[in-house]
Amino acid sequence: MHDDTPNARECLARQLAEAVAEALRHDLEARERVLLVVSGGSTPVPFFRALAAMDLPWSRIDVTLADERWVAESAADSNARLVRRELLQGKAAEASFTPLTSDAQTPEEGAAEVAARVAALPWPASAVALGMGGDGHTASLFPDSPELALALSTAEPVVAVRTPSQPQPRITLSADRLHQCPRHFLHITGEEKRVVLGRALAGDDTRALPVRAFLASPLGIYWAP
Ligand SMILES: O=C1O[C@H](COP(=O)(O)O)[C@@H](O)[C@H](O)[C@H]1O
Repeated sequence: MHDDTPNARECLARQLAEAVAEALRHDLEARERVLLVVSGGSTPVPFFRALAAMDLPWSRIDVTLADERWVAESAADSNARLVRRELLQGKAAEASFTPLTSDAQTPEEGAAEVAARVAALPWPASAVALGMGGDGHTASLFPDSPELALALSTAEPVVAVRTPSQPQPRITLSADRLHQCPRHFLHITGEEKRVVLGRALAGDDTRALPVRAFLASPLGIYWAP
């Protein structure tokens, strides 16, 4: 027999979608356009589906990414492709999406163009939905990245990142830009990430666990097994 009961991760995704929709609605009362920053990876898929179903004035909403691999949008691991496929569907297709890649060969070459595009968005963002990897990275702020110190300190909106642990070069919003939002949401699942987040909450070394850069912001932590 088919069981239609939503599992814990689906319930979590729905609760997060409701909280993010509430943040967007709140700011839409005062502003003509609002900005939502989302993350890639596998965790946000049910969140994107739940958010896409929300009754929102999508044509007044800008969406961009916290980070991206420097790959074509047709690549299987493109975060932009994920957002278009899972979030910008139905009425949510009326949102205006700003990707973080360009035609340049490398993120270093493309960074200035992407930075100008990002800076033109309606900041501050109404909501930033972050994920976290098992190594404590969030967005593309990786512990093993030579550009981590820059990404944590620069006032530039984006930073090109090359990380030994990752197969592709990447581009990430800087910590400064990600902080330009009154509400952050951290969406993680599974026991391994719960333990990593516990270490981040208990520790003091942001270089070792970059997610720490956001623990002092107003942060809603959304975790399910
Ligand atoms: O590389 C990335 O990983 C994190 C977490 O991804 P997940 O697959 O474990 O959910 C994500 O937040 C980030 O945006 C993405 O580029």
